[in-house]
Amino acid sequence: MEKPLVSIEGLTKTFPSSGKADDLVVFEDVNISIQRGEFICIIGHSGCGKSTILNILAGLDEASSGGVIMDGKEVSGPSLERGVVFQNYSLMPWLSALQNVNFGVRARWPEWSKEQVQAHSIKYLNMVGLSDSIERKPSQLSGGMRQRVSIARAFATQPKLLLLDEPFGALDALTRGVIQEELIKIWSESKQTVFMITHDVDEAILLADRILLMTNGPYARVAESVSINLPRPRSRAEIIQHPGYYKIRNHLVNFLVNRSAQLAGKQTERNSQPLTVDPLVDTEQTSELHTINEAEASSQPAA
Ligand SMILES: Nc1ncnc2c1ncn2[C@@H]1O[C@H](COP(=O)(O)OP(=O)(O)OP(=O)(O)O)[C@@H](O)[C@H]1O
Repeated sequence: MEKPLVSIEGLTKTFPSSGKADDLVVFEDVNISIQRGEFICIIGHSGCGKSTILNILAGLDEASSGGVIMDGKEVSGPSLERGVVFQNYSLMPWLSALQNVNFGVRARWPEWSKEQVQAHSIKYLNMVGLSDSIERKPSQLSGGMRQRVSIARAFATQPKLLLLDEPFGALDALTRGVIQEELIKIWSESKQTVFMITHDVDEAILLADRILLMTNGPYARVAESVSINLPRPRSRAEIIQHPGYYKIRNHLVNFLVNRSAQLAGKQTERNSQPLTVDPLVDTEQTSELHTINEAEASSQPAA
């Protein structure tokens, strides 16, 4: 297999307590490999540490132990090689949509002429359906449009790794659906590597090549890597007709409703990678994994 773009190795995060309580070990010994061009979603209950992992990947937070290697170099601070889109848009309010994207593009390619920067930014704003609104300031745009600008800006700067922290969390279901499909389009044209947090199982199945499932915190870990082998290009209307769709969905929901809590706080071997599961290929193998997980959950002492 090709060398991964990103290797997350033995990642552990502890927050010191403010009083007499024990320190908070949010997650422990998280190991993840991300291949170039992959679209990865990570799902887990609130508080298991998804945003903390994303912030460490972005270089905005530090691990307590373990680390992240990207393209052979340790991640040790923010860099233009990693772009981040947060839920709350993070646009500069005094700049137009186009100027916001230009800003990122100019920082990435300072040697480009004004015309080159502008043409590149417009191309990405067009991809997210904003060609008629490029001169508007964020206050003149809807929430969905603002998030489109953030996505256009992040993709336009072509970072090696794009980190999306629940980018659609604040949007209504209809807008969310439209932008998910725009995200698929922009991703399939750009072939970027994406690591995205979501709480929405259907969104993750629509977008991801693999979904990482986290157990509940504290002492959370990434227990499974679920392959989403549904044909691409995908659309929301067609994907639910696929005979495998509900197998995948049921597997994910079962994990979130039952096993994420059963497995919480259970130790595994050090440096172990998440179990690889393909709910479509071998249901016997998958149910065997469930049995192993359930046996693990009932037999091992809590950490
Ligand atoms: N700076 C901090 N100091 C102390 N505790 C923190 C800090 N940042 C996060 N935490 C705690 O770490 C845990 C994980 O937080 P994080 O935001 O990474 O979880 P999450 O899985 O992204 O949650 P959600 O899905 O609700 O966004 C939570 O219990 C949170 O309270």
